[in-house]
Amino acid sequence: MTATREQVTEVLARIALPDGGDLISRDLIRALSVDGGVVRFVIEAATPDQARALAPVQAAAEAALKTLPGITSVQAVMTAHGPAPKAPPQVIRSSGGAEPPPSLKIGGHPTPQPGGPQKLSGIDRIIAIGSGKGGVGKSTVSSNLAVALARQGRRVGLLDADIYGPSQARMMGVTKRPSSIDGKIIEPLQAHGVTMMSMGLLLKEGEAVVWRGPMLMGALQQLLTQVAWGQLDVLLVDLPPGTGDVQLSLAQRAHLTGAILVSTPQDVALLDAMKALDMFVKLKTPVLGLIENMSSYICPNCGHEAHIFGHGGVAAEAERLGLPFLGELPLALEVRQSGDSGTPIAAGEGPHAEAYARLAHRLIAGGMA
Ligand SMILES: Nc1ncnc2c1ncn2[C@@H]1O[C@H](COP(=O)(O)OP(=O)(O)OP(=O)(O)O)[C@@H](O)[C@H]1O
Repeated sequence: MTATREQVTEVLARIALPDGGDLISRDLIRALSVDGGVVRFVIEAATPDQARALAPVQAAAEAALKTLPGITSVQAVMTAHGPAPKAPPQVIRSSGGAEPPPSLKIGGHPTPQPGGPQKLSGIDRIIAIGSGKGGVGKSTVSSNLAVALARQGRRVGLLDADIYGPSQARMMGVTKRPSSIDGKIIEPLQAHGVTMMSMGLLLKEGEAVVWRGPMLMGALQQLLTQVAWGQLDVLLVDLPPGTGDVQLSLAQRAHLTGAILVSTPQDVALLDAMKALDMFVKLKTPVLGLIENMSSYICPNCGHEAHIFGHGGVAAEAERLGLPFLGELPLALEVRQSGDSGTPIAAGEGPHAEAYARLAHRLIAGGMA
C-alpha cells in the first residue's frame, strides 16, 4: 500500500522551518504529486537567500518522506523568486543523438521586449494548457490533444513548460536530445506527427535547479524564440500546475490565443482551480474552456461505469462561470499506460482516442487550433 497524498502532506506539515512554522503552514509547497511510489514537489522560497537557508529543510523533508510505506523516490526541487544573483547563467550542454550537442545558455535574463506580448513568427495560435494543481492530467491532455490535432491534419507544436516536472518527453516517447547546429537555434524533436520541445530535454537527468523568476523568464523566452518551430497552426504549451512565474512570463511574452484549464470533477470548485482561472482573467488571456479529466471509469473487465471522482462537476462549474465546457475524458488504465509507454492513447484507435478526436475537432471547428 503506497502512502497517499494526505499522508505525504502530513509529513511535510511536521517539517519545521528555521524561522517558525512548517512547510505546509507557510504555504511553500507547490506541484505536489504522488505517483506510483514517487513523490515530487517544489519548495518555493521567497528569495534565493531563503532557498539556501531551506536546504536542510529540503533534505529533512526528503528523508522523512522516504520512510513512508511504498515511497521509493522523493524528487524535491527548490525554486526562489526575487532578484537573481550576478553569477553567469548556467551553460547546459545536451548530449546524445547523432548530431553535435547544443551548447545553450538557458535561464539567463530575458532580453527586454518592447510593446507587450508578441506574435511568434510562423506560429498562428498559442494555447496554454493549465490546471489549478498537479496530477490532474494536464500533461496527459496536452500530449493527447496535440496528437489528435495532428491526426486531423493540423501542424502542431507541443512545448513542455512544466519545469518542475517535465513529462512530455516520456509521454511522447522521445529519448533523443535536441540538437543545435550553431549553438543558438534549437532543432525541436518530432513524435507522433507533433513538433515538440521540453525544458526537461535541456537539463541533465535528475538535475535539480534553483529557478529564479528572471532565469525562468529567460528560459521560457528561449524556448519560444530560439526553437526552430517552423510553420505551426497551433502551439500547445503545457504549463506547470498552479499560478506562477511561467504562466506570467508566457502571457507577457507571447500573444496567447487562449488558455484551457484541465480539472478533475472533484477539484474544479476548489480554490486552486479558481485561482488558476482568476490568474488567466487577470493576465487578460481568454479562457477557451474547461476540460474534465478522469471523468468516469469504465471497468475493463465488466464494463461497469463508475464515477470515482464524481462526474459532471466541471461542466456545471463551466456553466456557472459562463465558460465553454470542452468535454470530458474518462479515467482509464490504458490512458496512463499509453502515456508511460510513450505513445499517447490518441495515436491509436478506440473510445479514448475518439474522445480526443472530438475535442480536437471542436477546437478546430471553433478556429482555436
Ligand atoms: N484520464 C486518465 N486516465 C488514467 N490515468 C490518467 C488520466 N489522466 C492522467 N492520468 C495519469 O495521472 C498521472 C498524472 O497525470 P499528468 O502527469 O498528465 O498530470 P499533470 O496535471 O500534468 O501533473 P503535473 O503537472 O504534476 O505533472 C499520470 O500518471 C497520468 O498517466
